[in-house]
Amino acid sequence: MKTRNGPRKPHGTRVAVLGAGSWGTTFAKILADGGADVMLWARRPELAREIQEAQRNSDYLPGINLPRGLRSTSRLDLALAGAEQVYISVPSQSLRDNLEAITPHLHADAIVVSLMKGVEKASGLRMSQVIAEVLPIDESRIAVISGPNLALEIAKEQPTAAVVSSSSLETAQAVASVSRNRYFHSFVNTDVPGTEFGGVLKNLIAVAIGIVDGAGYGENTKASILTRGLVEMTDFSVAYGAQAETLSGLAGLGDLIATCQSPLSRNNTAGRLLGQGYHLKDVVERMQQTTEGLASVGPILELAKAKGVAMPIVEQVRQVLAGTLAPRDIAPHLTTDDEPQGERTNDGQAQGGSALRRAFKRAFDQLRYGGGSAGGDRP
Ligand SMILES: NC(=O)C1=CN([C@@H]2O[C@H](COP(=O)(O)OP(=O)(O)OC[C@H]3O[C@@H](n4cnc5c(N)ncnc54)[C@H](O)[C@@H]3O)[C@@H](O)[C@H]2O)C=CC1
Ligand SMILES: O=C(CO)COP(=O)(O)O
Repeated sequence: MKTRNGPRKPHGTRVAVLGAGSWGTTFAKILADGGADVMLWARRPELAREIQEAQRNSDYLPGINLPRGLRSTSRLDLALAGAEQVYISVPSQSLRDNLEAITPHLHADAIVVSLMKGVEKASGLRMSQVIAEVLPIDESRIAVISGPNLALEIAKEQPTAAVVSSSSLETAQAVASVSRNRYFHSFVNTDVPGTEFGGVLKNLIAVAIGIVDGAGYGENTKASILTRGLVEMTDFSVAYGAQAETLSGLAGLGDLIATCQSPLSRNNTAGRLLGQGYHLKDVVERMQQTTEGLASVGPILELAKAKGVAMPIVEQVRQVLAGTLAPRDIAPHLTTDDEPQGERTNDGQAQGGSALRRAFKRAFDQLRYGGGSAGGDRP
């Protein structure tokens, strides 16, 4: 297989990872363990030194030994020099500013990959859309990676899968071939909105699950929210051009399960604190790491309103965050008074519910009769 620059060479491919938090550092390890030549950019020089000299990132990945060959710098120009692929993992709200700093140093033919799971608060844009708006590169050279990817588990080399998505299958494959190793497998698809929205929306459902958990409700409530949450995720994403199958793949259902079940999830943890009665301000102070869901609620509800998509769970998360709904009052039968006329409360009969059912049927048929992996994710 070839890239636009000639034959692909995952081993030794020069890549830059920007952002040395828990996910950026873990992804740098994935890439280095897959044979790439990785330079990890950290904002703070002392962190770059710790990574490069001690092969540790003790703030974000305590107890993890990083690969010996992994280099790190706090200089963007050095990180980006000669980078054929650039992976970005900074908080979503800081992406635009970071892109402006990146632009002068970006290799003309580089592929740019978003590892982030948020939307820009001011514009409601997905991360790949912000990248396309700011960087002077063609959309076909932008990719996103999403999936059930709790950083610490992967840093411990527990077997995991993700999906690389790009409007160009060639780009997705070029990225997937580098983002693969003995413990991390990257599938590909070409549904960028579905893949990105899956990652954004599961955060909101994980906050809801945390809230009911913190409020003392049990497994039935959580399963109800998880299942109906997937319907909301699918309805919303399909309204914005996604394929329903993507939401039943790694970037949707897969990530939803991981995030809603794990105490490692920051969104889930933030929700649990809210459910226990902490105010949003105190929760934000206690969360030392990026909690994308808290910033995404507002823009996602705006976008949902624009397309007439009902999102009763996400709406109730907004109300709990605003302090206008007590966590115990969150209603897992999940309808709202302003639900559009004609939408019913029967499971699977709302507009997107049937889209979801069709997606499940297609996935089931694929599994039963062969011809591909469940969801739109391809090997
Ligand atoms: N941690 C995880 O398990 C996963 C996280 N993600 C996504 O990755 C993205 C980054 O999250 P994490 O690495 O987990 O967050 P984190 O909180 O662990 O690290 C964020 C990093 O960004 C740096 N940073 C903060 N403000 C910045 C700014 N203005 N400019 C540049 N750098 C800045 C911080 O110093 C830190 O190094 C998020 O969108 C998250 O949803 C995706 C998959 C898994
Ligand atoms: O995206 C993640 C797992 O796939 C990480 O979730 P949190 O941001 O909630 O920790």
